[in-house]
Amino acid sequence: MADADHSSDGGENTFMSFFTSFGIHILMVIIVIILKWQYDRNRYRYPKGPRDWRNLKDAISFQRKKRDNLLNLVNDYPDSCTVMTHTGRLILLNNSGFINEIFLGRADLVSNKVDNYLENQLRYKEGKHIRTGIVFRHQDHNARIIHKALVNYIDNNLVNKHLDVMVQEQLQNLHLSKQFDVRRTTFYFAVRLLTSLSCSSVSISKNDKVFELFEQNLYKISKAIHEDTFQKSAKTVLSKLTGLSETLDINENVLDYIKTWIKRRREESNIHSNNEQRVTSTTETSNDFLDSILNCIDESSPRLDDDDISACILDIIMHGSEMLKGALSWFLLYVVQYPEEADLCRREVREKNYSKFELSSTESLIYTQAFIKEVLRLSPVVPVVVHSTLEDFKWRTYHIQKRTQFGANILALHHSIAWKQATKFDIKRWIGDNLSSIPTHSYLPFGLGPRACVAEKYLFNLLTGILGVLLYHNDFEKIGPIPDPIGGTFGLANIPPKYSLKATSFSAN
Ligand code: HEM
Repeated sequence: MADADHSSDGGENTFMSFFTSFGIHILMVIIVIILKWQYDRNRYRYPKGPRDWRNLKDAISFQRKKRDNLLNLVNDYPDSCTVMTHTGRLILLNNSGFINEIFLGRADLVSNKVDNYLENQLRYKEGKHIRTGIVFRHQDHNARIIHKALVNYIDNNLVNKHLDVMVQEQLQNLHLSKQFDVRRTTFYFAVRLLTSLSCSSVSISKNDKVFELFEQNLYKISKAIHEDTFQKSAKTVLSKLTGLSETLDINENVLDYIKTWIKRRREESNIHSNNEQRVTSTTETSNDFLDSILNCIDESSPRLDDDDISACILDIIMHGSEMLKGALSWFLLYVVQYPEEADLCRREVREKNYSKFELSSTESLIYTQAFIKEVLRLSPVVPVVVHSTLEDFKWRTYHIQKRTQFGANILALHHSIAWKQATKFDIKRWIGDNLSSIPTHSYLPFGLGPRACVAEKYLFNLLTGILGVLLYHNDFEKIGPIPDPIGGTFGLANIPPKYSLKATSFSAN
């Protein structure tokens, strides 16, 4: 009996001591976390704002009513404020001076949009740093050379050369049915355009099943990436933990297809160099984005491989199509919402006989150009450009921890009091003498600084030309309730909710 008592005492003691030591460990972890939190609180200093647990309600409502919040926060914090979003702490820059200081002055910022959202990063090559043109860290050598190569290609080999033919071809293929889903139709148009710009030899024919699947997959990604919700963040966390994600699988599929373009291009260039009986490098001419990136390989460090290049091409196609979809969907929404202004544009394109896309003559489309600019002012496709810091740094009176996100509040800039009747849709503000009242540094639809859009110099003209041709050939009508221009999915990109229109072709009449 005595023995039995001893052994049960021993068991109880072991259990107790295990339990106590476990408790002590947990307690120590909690103490370390609290000390670290306290240390960071004292060490780092951020602009004030609705940012912490005491303001949890504000933080949640920042997400839920993002548009209103982006505009309202400027009243309370005219320069900058810190908000807690579901993607972490974000310093929102509300003043154009501050936006310039950070976005022009701190080129080492990472463009956050794709890091968190496109999900095609890191997973594909463990241990290698973040890849692709849009995502490369800008202080990173490869990011800079790719950005430069794309800009050079657009300047020297695309504009005033084959761009007109390529855009016109896709416009001709755009058969608007009587009732069409605007977002879907514009996305498919944009994917085809961006694919032909990225790899001119891809056959974009209707009957190519592989290309069709590629397009459909991109559309699936498109529907997922710009969601900016708690649910989306939870899914991202889950896929980080489990490694499972539908979007990632689709991405992998899409990347494999792009890799076949690279392989074929290499074979073509080998045949070409053999035929020429001389050793050629690919650095001679660029016929498309793919060529211009392949031409960077010798300069790159670490050396770009096929995975890097295909991720880069995918980003260009995805970003370009997503942005064109957003912009064109907004334009058509404003066309039916503001028919008088749209008629001014239509009359103009008819007078100038602008039936085919031609970039160089878009400058003469004064009203259409003004229409484009005004829509992108009120409904910028990228309402907040988000970058994040790579290192701790001191800025003004603040001490910012690395990986803090900075957001340029583009929406607020476009609605600031510097604009006359800022909330009014007024295309005339962009015309003639009125131009002098356009405030400086208050309009940034394509970002700014070293990470600004590579196509920015030509985007107004490109968009003007596309809308011009669409208005020349079609009448657009509502076929039911359409979304309010101040609505929109308002995630990472600002895109109108799904809606349909009726298009009647004038030539058919
Ligand atoms: C309406 C159309 C477009 C809009 C509103 C737009 C907007 C933007 C914005 C705001 C950025 C800067 C993001 C940042 O600072 O993080 C950006 C970057 C970029 N855009 Fe666009 N974009 C458009 C069309 C295009 C097209 C057609 C292309 C195709 C070539 C393109 C290629 C790029 C690339 C490669 C970057 C990354 C530049 C870098 O980080 O080095 N964009 N775009």
